[in-house]
Amino acid sequence: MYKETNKRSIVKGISWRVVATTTTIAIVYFFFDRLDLAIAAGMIETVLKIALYWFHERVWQKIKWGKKRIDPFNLWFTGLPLSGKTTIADRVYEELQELQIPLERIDSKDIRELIPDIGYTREERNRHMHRIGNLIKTLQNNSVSTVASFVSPYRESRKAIREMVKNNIVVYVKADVETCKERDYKGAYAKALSGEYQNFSGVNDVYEEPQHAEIVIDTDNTSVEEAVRIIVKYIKKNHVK
Ligand SMILES: Nc1ncnc2c1ncn2[C@@H]1O[C@H](COP(=O)(O)OS(=O)(=O)O)[C@@H](OP(=O)(O)O)[C@H]1O
Ligand SMILES: Nc1ncnc2c1ncn2[C@@H]1O[C@H](COP(=O)(O)OP(=O)(O)O)[C@@H](O)[C@H]1O
Repeated sequence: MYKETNKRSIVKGISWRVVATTTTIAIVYFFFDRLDLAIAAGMIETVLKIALYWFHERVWQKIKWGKKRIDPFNLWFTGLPLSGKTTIADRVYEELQELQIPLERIDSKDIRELIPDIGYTREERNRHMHRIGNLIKTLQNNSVSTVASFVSPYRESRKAIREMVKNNIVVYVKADVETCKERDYKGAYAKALSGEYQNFSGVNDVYEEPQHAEIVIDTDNTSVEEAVRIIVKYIKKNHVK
């Protein structure tokens, strides 16, 4: 979100005054053909209108009518490891930044670096999700929307997130497990298949497919660009009108 700095406001104020006062002087000169009168009118206008403008702004500050509050939302990307969550969520985040709404990006890798001692058992993942839910809730209390991406393989933890946060939009990033194995640039599937990783969703642990996702992206048949377009369109239609 961009904030207008004082310097910018002052420069804008001066440039507008030059345009407005020159216009007044030109109009008076055109009708009365007297330069002294035109300059006097310009000077009076400058002083008077600065004061009136300040007063007018203060009055409008107090009027709530016509101001629209944007309720924070949480875009929740779930899917198998390597399904494409991070790739799509990063791009969606970039696009949504253009809307100039308060927005935060939360990805599993950053959070797991922040809270390193959390494992991958069902109990640990559920506890982890509960923490993330609380984090999103705190951000939402400050009007910040979120773009979150986690494997979040269990229905119960996704349900917990939905109950904790406002305007939860589940994006199921779907990909066949064989496709994910082919995309394994992290070497994670190789480690899971060799037994180095336990409880790895899609290999030696379940991934419970979402049944009520607001958006489903089948990445076997949908490009990253198309996925981003679908998701951003959904947000613009339903949350940032
Ligand atoms: N058992 C096990 N051991 C080691 N590493 C594992 C394991 N399971 C998952 N992973 C890797 O961690 C990523 C998933 O983390 P998440 O925080 O998204 O999982 S969860 O939402 O808490 O279920 C996930 O990465 P991405 O989904 O690619 O980000 C996996 O590569
Ligand atoms: N249609 C697609 N949507 C998303 N990612 C795709 C797609 N096709 C290929 N990929 C690739 O798959 C990989 C997915 O990795 P990543 O986004 O890190 O997945 P995740 O966050 O789910 O683990 C990336 O290398 C990405 O370029």
